[in-house]
Amino acid sequence: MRPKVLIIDDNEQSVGVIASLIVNAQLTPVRATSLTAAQHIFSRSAPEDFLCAIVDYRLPDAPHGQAIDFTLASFLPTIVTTEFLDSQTRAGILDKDVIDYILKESEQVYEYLSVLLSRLYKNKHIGVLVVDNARVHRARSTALLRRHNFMTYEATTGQHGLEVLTRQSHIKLVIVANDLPGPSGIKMLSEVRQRAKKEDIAVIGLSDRGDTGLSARFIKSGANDFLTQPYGQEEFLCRIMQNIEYIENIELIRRAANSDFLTGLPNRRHFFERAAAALQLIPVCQCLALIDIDHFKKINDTYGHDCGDYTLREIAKLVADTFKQHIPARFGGEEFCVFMPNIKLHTAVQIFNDFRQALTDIEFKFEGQTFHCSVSIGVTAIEHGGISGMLRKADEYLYQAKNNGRNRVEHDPS
Ligand SMILES: Nc1nc2c(ncn2[C@@H]2O[C@H](COP(=O)(O)OP(=O)(O)OP(=O)(O)O)[C@@H](O)[C@H]2O)c(=O)[nH]1
Repeated sequence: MRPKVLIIDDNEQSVGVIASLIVNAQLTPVRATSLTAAQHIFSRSAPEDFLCAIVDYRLPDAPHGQAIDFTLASFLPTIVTTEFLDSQTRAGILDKDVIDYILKESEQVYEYLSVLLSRLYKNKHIGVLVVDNARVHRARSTALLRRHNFMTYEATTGQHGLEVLTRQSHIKLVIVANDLPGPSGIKMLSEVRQRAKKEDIAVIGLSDRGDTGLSARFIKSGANDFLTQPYGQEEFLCRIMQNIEYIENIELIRRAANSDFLTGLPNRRHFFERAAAALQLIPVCQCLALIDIDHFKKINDTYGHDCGDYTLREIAKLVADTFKQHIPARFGGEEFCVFMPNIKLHTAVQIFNDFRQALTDIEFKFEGQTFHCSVSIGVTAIEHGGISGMLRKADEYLYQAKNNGRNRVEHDPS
C-alpha cells in the first residue's frame, strides 16, 4: 500500500497543487480542511499509514499553528506551509521540531516540497552514523535526522563507530567529531576511507568555531564536508541532504554506466571488470558461457522490432533470475554471457541445459501474437588466456551449437 500524506489546509488552490505533487511522488494524499477534520480522519487511521503531514500554519479553527502541535503529538513528521513568515513565526515554527517550513510564495517552493517528500520516502532506507562523545550533541543530531526519517546509529568512539559501520551496510553517511576518547575523529575517518570511497560513504567532520584549521584537516583527510558547531538546524539538514544526494547521484551514474539500457543486465564493460576480478580471486574451476538467441532476426522481421525488444527483455529476466548467483551480462545484440566462479564443468553444463529447456517451454506473448524461442550455448572451463581466451573458446562452441542444429549446448570435452 502506498504511504499516505495528510494535508491540513483550507485553501482549495494550494491543496490541489500539493495533492498532485503527492500523487506524482507515488504517495496518497488525504485531505482535511480544518484541525477538527484532521483529528477525525486521524482517529480512524493507523499512524504508521502516514509518511508525514503537510500543515498550513493558519487554519480557521487553529490560527496560531495549533494543528502543528496536533500532528507532532501524533508522531507525524510535519512540514509546515504558510502564506506569511515574520522572524517570530519562523522561530516559532522551527522550535516545534518540524521537518521544514514552506513559504507559499512561488512555484519553485512547491518543487522544493516535492523534493522533500521523495527524500522523506527514500530516507527510510538510509542509515546515518553519528560519532560523538558528547551525549547532548549526539542526541540533537540524531533527533534532527530521525525527524527526516533516517535510520540513525550512535557511537562514542572511533572504534565503536567502525564496528557499527561493519555491521550496518546501509549506512551512507557518517557525522564525526574529532575529539573522541582514544583515536581522534580524523583517525577514524582515515580508517573509513580505507574501506569506502567518498562516493560510497560520505563523511561530515564536526569542527569547532574557534578551530579554523580542523575543517581543512577533515577535508584533506577524506571528509566530504564539515560542519562548524554550534550549527543551525536548517544548515545541518541542507548539508545532510546535499551529501546524501551526492552519493545517490554517483550511484545512479554508476548503474547507468554499468548496465545495458534495454534489459538492465550488466553490460559488456562491467562484465569484464567483474569476471576478471573473480578469475583473479579463484583462478581454477571457472566456467564461461555465451548464449545466443536462435533466428532472432526472424522475430524482428515477423513481429516487428518492438517485439524483438520485448523478447530480449524477457530472456534477460530469465538470464538474471537463473544466474543471479553468477555474473550474467548482455553482450550486445541477441547475445548474453555468463561467468560462473567456482563450479565444475559438468554442473555448469547441466545448469545451461536446464536453462535452454526452460526457455523453449516459454510461450512468449506480444500484442496478440504468441511464439516460442530457443537459444544455442557454448560453455568452456579452459581458463587459458584469461577472460578473453575463455570468450574465444566459448564462441567456438557456440558456433558448433549453431552448426549442429541450434537449441543445444556445446562445451569442452568432459
Ligand atoms: N529488436 C532488436 N533487435 C536487435 C537488437 N540488437 C540486435 N538486433 C537484431 O538481432 C538480429 C541478429 O541477427 P543475426 O545475427 O542474423 O542472427 P540470428 O537471426 O539470431 O541467427 P542465428 O544467430 O544464426 O541463429 C539482427 O537482425 C539485429 O538487427 C536489439 O537491441 N533489439
